[in-house]
Amino acid sequence: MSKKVIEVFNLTKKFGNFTAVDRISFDVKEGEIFGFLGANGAGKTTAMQMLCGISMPTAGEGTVAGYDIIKENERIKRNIGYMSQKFSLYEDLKVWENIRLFGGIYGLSDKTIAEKTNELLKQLDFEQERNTLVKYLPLGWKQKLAFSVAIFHEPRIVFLDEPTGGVDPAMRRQFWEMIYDAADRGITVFVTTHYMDEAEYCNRVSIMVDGRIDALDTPAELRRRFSADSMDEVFRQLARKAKRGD
Ligand SMILES: Nc1ncnc2c1ncn2[C@@H]1O[C@H](COP(=O)(O)OP(=O)(O)OP(=O)(O)O)[C@@H](O)[C@H]1O
Repeated sequence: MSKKVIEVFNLTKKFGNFTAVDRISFDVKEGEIFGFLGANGAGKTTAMQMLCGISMPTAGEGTVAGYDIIKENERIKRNIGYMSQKFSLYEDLKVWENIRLFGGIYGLSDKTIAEKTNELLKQLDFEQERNTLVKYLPLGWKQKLAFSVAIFHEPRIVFLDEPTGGVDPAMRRQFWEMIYDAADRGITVFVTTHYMDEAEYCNRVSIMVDGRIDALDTPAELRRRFSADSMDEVFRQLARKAKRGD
């Protein structure tokens, strides 16, 4: 049985009187692709930021990559990769400069960065874009680059917050091939998405409604339990109960 790389118990985040994340408990196993779904405002980003050590929980406990969420959040940050909705790329830097910057932040040597940059640009078929400013890249290419940069230091876990928003299905499929490659190398993938076809690609999926996890299982088991033909239908059945969101 694989090791657990994320384990949380009753994790909670309040903003004043408002409970954005309400006592969520779950675990994620090493190498797993774990889908984290929920309607707008369900609390996914807030939960993910607590797991990444960026935001302190109000209550609850847990470990990520073996480190305590509350006491060792700085260590967590060094052992994970994070791709936010707005990504962390610098638009006014060239492709290679972005890669060098993130390699440096994660403490890789100049030599390693140079070697890995060449490898990466080749893999992505990006060699001719080495000197292009990121702002001139199409969205789908930026997403691939942002993902590659997030896993450049081979973290144990990568957190992806709606990584494929706004691109066409063919581009999303290419992105998911990169996710599978990372998982094959043992990187655990924790991903939020609004696309239900992508939920089907995950090993397990959790669905948040109004700050709580309402369902968590494999896509096949969820479809069976909700007598649904697709994850889209499972999601709609649960999201219908939501009081938050638009
Ligand atoms: N800093 C904050 N202060 C007050 N309320 C907040 C703060 N951050 C988030 N919230 C509220 O917490 C709830 C959950 O927000 P969150 O961004 O985590 O949801 P989400 O599931 O990621 O939604 P989306 O899919 O729209 O990104 C929302 O109602 C949001 O308005």
